[in-house]
Amino acid sequence: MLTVDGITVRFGGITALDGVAFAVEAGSAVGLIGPNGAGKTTLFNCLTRRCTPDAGTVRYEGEDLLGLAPHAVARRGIARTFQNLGLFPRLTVRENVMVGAHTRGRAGHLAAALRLPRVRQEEARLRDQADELLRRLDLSDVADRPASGLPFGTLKRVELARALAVRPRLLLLDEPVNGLSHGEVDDFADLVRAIRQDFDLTLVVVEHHMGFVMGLCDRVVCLDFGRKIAEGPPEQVQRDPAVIEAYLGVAA
Ligand SMILES: Nc1ncnc2c1ncn2[C@@H]1O[C@H](COP(=O)(O)OP(=O)(O)OP(=O)(O)O)[C@@H](O)[C@H]1O
Repeated sequence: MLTVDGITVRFGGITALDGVAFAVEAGSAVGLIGPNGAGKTTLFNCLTRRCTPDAGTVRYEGEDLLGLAPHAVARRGIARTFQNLGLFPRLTVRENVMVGAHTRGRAGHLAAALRLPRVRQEEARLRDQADELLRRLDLSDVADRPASGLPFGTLKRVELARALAVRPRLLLLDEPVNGLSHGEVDDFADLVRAIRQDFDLTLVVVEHHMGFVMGLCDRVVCLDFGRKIAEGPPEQVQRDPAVIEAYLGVAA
């Protein structure tokens, strides 16, 4: 269970989040929607400790996440993808996925620098795990290709593989289907649904694509100007006059 309570973030004169509260049950999928600038990415940044709120609490499985360093968040089983892809363009697809797995590595930096045998064993283990994920996401054919130059739809899957390498229980997806074609959106939705089941994931998804949100999420939270303006089952939130007004900028 993830609980966000009273989160407030100010950037100078802008209040990016204003007392936002909601809960995400273990195993559920929650969509976070709202017009541009509503505060969705800022909220993700609070959950992964890239941003420290001015007020409020974030608890995951009873633990105060705001007391943790960013790398410690990944070790608690929380991973994310990024709106503009968080991949290293010159590294191969496999190496990008192994970077994700490294957050779970047990060998210390000194052991790594000295290339001790246990480091090599760990590298081999991480590589095997990366290859298994690449097979699962149908990426084996491009495992040795650098990320740069691959089609955008493929990179979205690589980014998903990198996040899964953390072995998350809570996965945060930031606009996963932005920039994909119609057909690619449907395929990606099928993939996320399958992955959710296989890996027993709890999901929080920021996405503007309503079809994707409706087909995946059990609940939806809508933000506007940093405030939660609606929350509930997807069909109910989609019909909510405040949500329609926020998106269209006119009274429903
Ligand atoms: N580092 C920052 N410094 C100053 N202002 C910021 C910063 N990050 C975000 N903001 C502002 O905070 C508000 C919320 O931005 P945020 O990116 O969280 O919205 P969003 O809902 O994710 O938007 P989008 O759908 O366009 O990604 C915006 O007004 C934005 O300009």
